[in-house]
Amino acid sequence: MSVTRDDVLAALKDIKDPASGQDIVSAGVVRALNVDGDAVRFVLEIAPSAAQAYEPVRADAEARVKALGVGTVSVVLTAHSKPSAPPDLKGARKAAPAGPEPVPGVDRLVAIASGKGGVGKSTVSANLACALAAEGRRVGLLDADVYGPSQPRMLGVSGRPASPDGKTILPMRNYGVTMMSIGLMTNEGQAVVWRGPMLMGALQQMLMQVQWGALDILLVDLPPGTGDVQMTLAQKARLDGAIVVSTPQDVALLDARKGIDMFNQLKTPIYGLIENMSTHICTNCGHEEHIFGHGGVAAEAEKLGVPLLAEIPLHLDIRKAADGGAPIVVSQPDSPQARVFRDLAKRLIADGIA
Ligand SMILES: Nc1ncnc2c1ncn2[C@@H]1O[C@H](COP(=O)(O)OP(=O)(O)OP(=O)(O)O)[C@@H](O)[C@H]1O
Repeated sequence: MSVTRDDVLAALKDIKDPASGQDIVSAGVVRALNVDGDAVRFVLEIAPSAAQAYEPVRADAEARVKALGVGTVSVVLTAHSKPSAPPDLKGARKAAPAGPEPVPGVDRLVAIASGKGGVGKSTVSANLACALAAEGRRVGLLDADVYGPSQPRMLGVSGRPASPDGKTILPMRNYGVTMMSIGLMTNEGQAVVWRGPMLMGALQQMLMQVQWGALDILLVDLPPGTGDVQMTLAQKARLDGAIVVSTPQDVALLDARKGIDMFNQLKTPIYGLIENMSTHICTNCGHEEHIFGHGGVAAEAEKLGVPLLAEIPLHLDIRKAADGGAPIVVSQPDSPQARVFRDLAKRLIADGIA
């Protein structure tokens, strides 16, 4: 069954906020609500010291939304002010600036977006970043997928980024890609409790307070959908354009269209679409089949008057490489699968996008 945003809010309104005595919706505790088909995600924004007290609230919220018949529910506790422990992500800048700002040192800021989850946006981002680096571009990758940051795993990066001055953060680096992920600021396998700025502020701070250095391009791997992170990115940072990843399935395309509409409203240029899982080539016999259909993204791109930038096959090696911490562009650079990403990188450079 499909649940609406209002259904979710109505269910959450029955839960009392321990701090204010109001319900958690009226008290402004429920933030970043994202209803994506059968999946519902939101955060509960609380005082940093109140994490334990709010765990029953979190569990109750999860249970109530689940009872609506939702497939997956993700509820994350976030803290809205800074702790005493480093890194101190606050303080380097005072009030939030009103309009979009350029990211210091970054020539081009490009979002990699998808309407629907699981279409391979992170896989595309990781491979594209590595392919651009292999072409000699100075490239950064910001993993802003707050609900499921996967770039540390895909790029084989672990550990906590250092903050020598307590104000700025030193990014990580692998395969020639400078990277930072919200996942590196949280403990793997633990419920995410933000011990720093609030979630949306975190995105702005990861853009502005990470020492990116001089970059030709910074790619931002966005969470799926059209939520607060996308809005924050477009409103706070000078975003040059967006690339939308979709599979050829109708349902993915429908969501991709919503994403495109959002970027149009935000006046962010769409550089083009990428069809992922476009065709499947059997690793045993070489037989080619179109598991999710084929050509849907090309038709959509034509309708929208934007280029189809790449058609990426569904291939076991792409998944294994991404899950193994060395994207296929790095681990098997001469394979036909890697070549698709390398051609994409060359095309973006030739078009002046990267
Ligand atoms: N072309 C491909 N061939 C084979 N496997 C792929 C391909 N693209 C993505 N995958 C696999 O599909 C899964 C989902 O991909 P990925 O995490 O990149 O998607 P996403 O859109 O970023 O998801 P999320 O919604 O979680 O952000 C991963 O296990 C990845 O390895």
